[in-house]
Amino acid sequence: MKWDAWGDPDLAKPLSEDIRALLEQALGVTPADHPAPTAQEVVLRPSALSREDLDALAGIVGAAHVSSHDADRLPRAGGKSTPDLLRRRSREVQDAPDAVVLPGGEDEITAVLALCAERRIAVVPFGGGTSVVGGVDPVRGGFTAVISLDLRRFDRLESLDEVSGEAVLGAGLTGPQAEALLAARGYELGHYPQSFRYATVGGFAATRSSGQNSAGHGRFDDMVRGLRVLTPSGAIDLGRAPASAAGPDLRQLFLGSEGTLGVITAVRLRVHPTPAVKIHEAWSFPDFATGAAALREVEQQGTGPTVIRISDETETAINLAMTDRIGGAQVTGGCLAVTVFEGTPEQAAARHLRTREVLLAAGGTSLGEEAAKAWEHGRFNAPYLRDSLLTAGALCETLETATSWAGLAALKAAVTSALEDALRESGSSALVMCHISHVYPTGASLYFTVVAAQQDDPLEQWGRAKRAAGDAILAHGGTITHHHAVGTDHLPWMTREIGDLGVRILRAVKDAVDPAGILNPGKLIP
Ligand SMILES: Cc1cc2nc3c(=O)[nH]c(=O)nc-3n(C[C@H](O)[C@H](O)[C@H](O)COP(=O)(O)OP(=O)(O)OC[C@H]3O[C@@H](n4cnc5c(N)ncnc54)[C@H](O)[C@@H]3O)c2cc1C
Repeated sequence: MKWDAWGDPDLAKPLSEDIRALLEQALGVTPADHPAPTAQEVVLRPSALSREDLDALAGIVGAAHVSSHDADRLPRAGGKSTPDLLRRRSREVQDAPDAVVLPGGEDEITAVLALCAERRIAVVPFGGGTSVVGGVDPVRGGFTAVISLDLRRFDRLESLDEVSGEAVLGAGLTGPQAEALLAARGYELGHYPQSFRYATVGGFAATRSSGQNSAGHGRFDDMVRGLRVLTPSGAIDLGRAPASAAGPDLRQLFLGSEGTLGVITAVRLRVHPTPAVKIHEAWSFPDFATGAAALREVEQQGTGPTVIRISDETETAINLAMTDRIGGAQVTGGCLAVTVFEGTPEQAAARHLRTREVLLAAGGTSLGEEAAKAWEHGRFNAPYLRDSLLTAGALCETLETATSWAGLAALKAAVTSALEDALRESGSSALVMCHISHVYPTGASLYFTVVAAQQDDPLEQWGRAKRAAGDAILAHGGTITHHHAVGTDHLPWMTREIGDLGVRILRAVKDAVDPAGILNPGKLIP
């Protein structure tokens, strides 16, 4: 993963002439080059750890697995939100963890946590570093220093129970690593967030991630059958049986705990045989309201697509769902929807047939398979485009929420206006696009992509737009986050989201498992 941009440098996506023209005509982004400093030019705040601290950490994990070198600290200096990437482009002194520690076993993590509690060093669990909410920021929170505890060495398929359909996966496995290990045994997890190529099993659990196949396989937290967590107060194994009435489900306390309550080392997950076939079909709807109602019908009738999503009119007009064709010829007027069905040939065909009947009755027109395949082909590539947009002087960021079907239209309108108004006040007109990519019987998520011309202080410019959108979300019954989690960025809304008592409950749990408060301070819990 690049330290200042997304992913693999070989897959960088220069802006096409179509996109450059669109930026200039619609948003007034004039051709510019905003080059970022090289890694060698970045000045990092010096490590605050003493030689003695570093030696003590090396005594636990081995000298090869502790580093305070800038080349190791810089890639763990933050996540991959647009504000993170803008900060990485700064020529001011940048913050970074004081050291990177790569434990190789659970005993080592337990010893590192004890040492850090004793020496008052904060610990940020680090998976793939794809957080878009400040989840891996090196916040010291009143401690003398902060380390990044990188879980990448927890990279084994620990077991596969083919009878029950469960696999235990190491927390540090990335999406592709986990799927490759399972595929070798004929199984699939089926969790494909857009960050799939770099995010990890532990990160998915710690943030309650949701993938593009959520209609078929559920969110990541739906897949979790059990997990092992190491806290400063001890280890805990959660999830004994497929279902239990032994009090509240404590797994739910650690799912979404964002590294503030413990370090997840392994996750027991529901898996399924590798699908034998895939069927793709794209659809056109005259408008977003008709399309959203069609998706609701599919979900409420339970006809079983693996993927179902719909872009609004603006997103459809610029082909945002098909990354490789953005700004090119429009595939359809109105709104583009994509469906994919996976499973055995019989199951996939039957679910496809039932879903198409519902979509046809709800006003959809089939576009055949091509546009749906084009969506699938480019589905992990959009983040590369954001890097090129930032360099060209555009501001590009996403945000997401969810609400009931009844409240969806009002929430979408309110967030769109809030973003447009806030960006207009900062001097930019904005392109606000939206899609539904996760559906539930009672509601759905809304995922917004915003593009505008960068002004003098793009961090402040986006901060204002984000605050306006967050306030609009809460005022219109949405959740501050459907799957990106809380981190630092959504903290200002947490008390409104869960109430004072909810915050007190989280703090009480934190005090029980992390009495010194070293784990990821300043995140999730107000
Ligand atoms: C371009 C892009 C696209 C994205 N698309 C999606 C998407 O489609 N769906 C989605 O849900 N999210 C998405 N995200 C957000 C992000 O990828 C998810 O939050 C992901 O789950 C984070 O995993 P990670 O391994 O990178 O965790 P990190 O970023 O390393 O960490 C995230 C949080 O989890 C904690 N953490 C990580 N590992 C552990 C562990 N083992 N134990 C305890 N705490 C831990 C960290 O301390 C931090 O608070 C996207 C992000 C980007 C940049």
